[in-house]
Amino acid sequence: VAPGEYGVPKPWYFPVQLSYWCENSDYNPYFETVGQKTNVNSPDVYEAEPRNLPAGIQIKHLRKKYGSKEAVKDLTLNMYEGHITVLLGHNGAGKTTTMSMLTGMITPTSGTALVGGFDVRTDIHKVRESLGLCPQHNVLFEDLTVREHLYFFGKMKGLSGHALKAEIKKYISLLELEPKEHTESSKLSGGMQRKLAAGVALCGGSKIVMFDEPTSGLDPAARRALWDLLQTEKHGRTTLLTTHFMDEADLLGDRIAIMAGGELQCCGSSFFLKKKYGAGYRLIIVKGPDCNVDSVTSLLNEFIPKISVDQNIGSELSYLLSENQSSVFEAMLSKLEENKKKLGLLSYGVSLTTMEEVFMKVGKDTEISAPAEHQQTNGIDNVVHSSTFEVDDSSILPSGNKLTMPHYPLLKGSELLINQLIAMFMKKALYVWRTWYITLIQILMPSLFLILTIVIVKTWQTIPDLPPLKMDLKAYGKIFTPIEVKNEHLRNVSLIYKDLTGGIVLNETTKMSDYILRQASYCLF
Ligand SMILES: Nc1ncnc2c1ncn2[C@@H]1O[C@H](COP(=O)(O)OP(=O)(O)OP(=O)(O)O)[C@@H](O)[C@H]1O
Repeated sequence: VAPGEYGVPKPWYFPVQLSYWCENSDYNPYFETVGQKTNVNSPDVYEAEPRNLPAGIQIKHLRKKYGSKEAVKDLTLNMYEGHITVLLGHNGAGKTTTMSMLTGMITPTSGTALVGGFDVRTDIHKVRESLGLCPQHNVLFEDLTVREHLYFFGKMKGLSGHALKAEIKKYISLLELEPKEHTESSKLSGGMQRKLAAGVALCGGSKIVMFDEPTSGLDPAARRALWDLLQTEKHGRTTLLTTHFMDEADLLGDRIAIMAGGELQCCGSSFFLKKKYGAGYRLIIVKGPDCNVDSVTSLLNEFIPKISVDQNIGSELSYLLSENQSSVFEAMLSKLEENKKKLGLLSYGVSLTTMEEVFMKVGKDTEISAPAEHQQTNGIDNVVHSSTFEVDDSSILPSGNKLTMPHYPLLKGSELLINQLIAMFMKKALYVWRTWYITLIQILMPSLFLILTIVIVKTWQTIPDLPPLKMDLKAYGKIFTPIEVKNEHLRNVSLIYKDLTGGIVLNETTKMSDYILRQASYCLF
């Protein structure tokens, strides 16, 4: 194992980290690694990591390459117990690939991750013992009911007896699936199946739980119920969640990591990211029918020179306020309150930047810093990047964004057959490699029993050998030798043979085969 790979630190990292750690008690040595490697241009986009929480998941320089496409690039990130860490990113950012590597479904090209203290490259069985997974697409047994699912997975995770019964009851109630307790999963609605998949991941006290877009396809009420469930169940567990809903990330994420193009762009609490990337605050005013926008703007200008309307849509009017103007907010809002009626305002409020704005901002920065690489990885020249997102020539969104749609040529005929054979061989080889002890037993056990049998027979020989059996035709009674004469010259020879052996000479019209069949039928009937 080379230094720098699989979590083995490069020797020259140690003195730097340790000396810095001693000087600065707030410093977490791991944070240095995160900042250094992933985004050298802006190390301040990583919020300091909590020092008192154990890291349930430690991702170290993880990479995954699919052919020439690098889906995950040198990802280094910690996720902490008691936290929900949300992984955000556009389609194709590498979230699912990261999750698949953490659960051992695919092998990293380089780097590694410690999940629950175990290395995904070497101890995947141990990793899976403490893991609960809710994949992007539900993995449920069609014929098992809700209750049977929880029973099966609870049992698999080591529960039994009363503890198992209590666990099933708890999750059926938490998931609000009581009326469907005995319904087969194939007969549940999409949202209910999603809830069940989440319950399966959580049940059995999994210490590490991963959810890949858990609320996709849920109605607003079910989403909120699942949020509540995740919030109550996060204690004592390390939870990783991917989502495309910004409100979900904002609400659930204790730490939010944003990925773009396979790389980690920033990581921190929602507040940290909003402060870092947000446009500051937004003053939102709801206008009455006789509101004069110019009068409102001139009032605000008294406190913030050059302030201008950001949006004026329908009855909503908004202004952007920079964070360094926060000292005048109090006076400005008091004046606004005093003149509310005169200006024709119904209500107003100040809000911090939304997570969506942060997400778009991070994406824009990524596009600016790495357009050339995007073009190279996709193998397309002259692509105009209209947004942060991955590019490809296959599809264009209405907004002008392009999505990554890898093109896989379909194999046919002998090529397909060979490909399938190779796949089956590789699957078998992988299975043998992973369950080497079973293969060893399969080889050793027959040999062992054979040796044991030989030893027993040789050592305790109680049955004597039977006397040799003398074999001759007497055992078959009287012998007839039919002689078929095909030639008149041989008739005399046949008669002599008949005298010598007592055989039967067949007449000229009788064939040997007919004679034998006739004799056989006599014997039978
Ligand atoms: N089996 C594969 N072979 C080749 N390329 C792949 C494969 N799986 C994923 N990719 C590519 O790797 C990149 C990351 O994909 P991934 O599924 O991890 O994205 P994601 O962030 O989970 O996206 P989404 O939000 O749409 O689920 C994409 O560009 C995708 O095309």
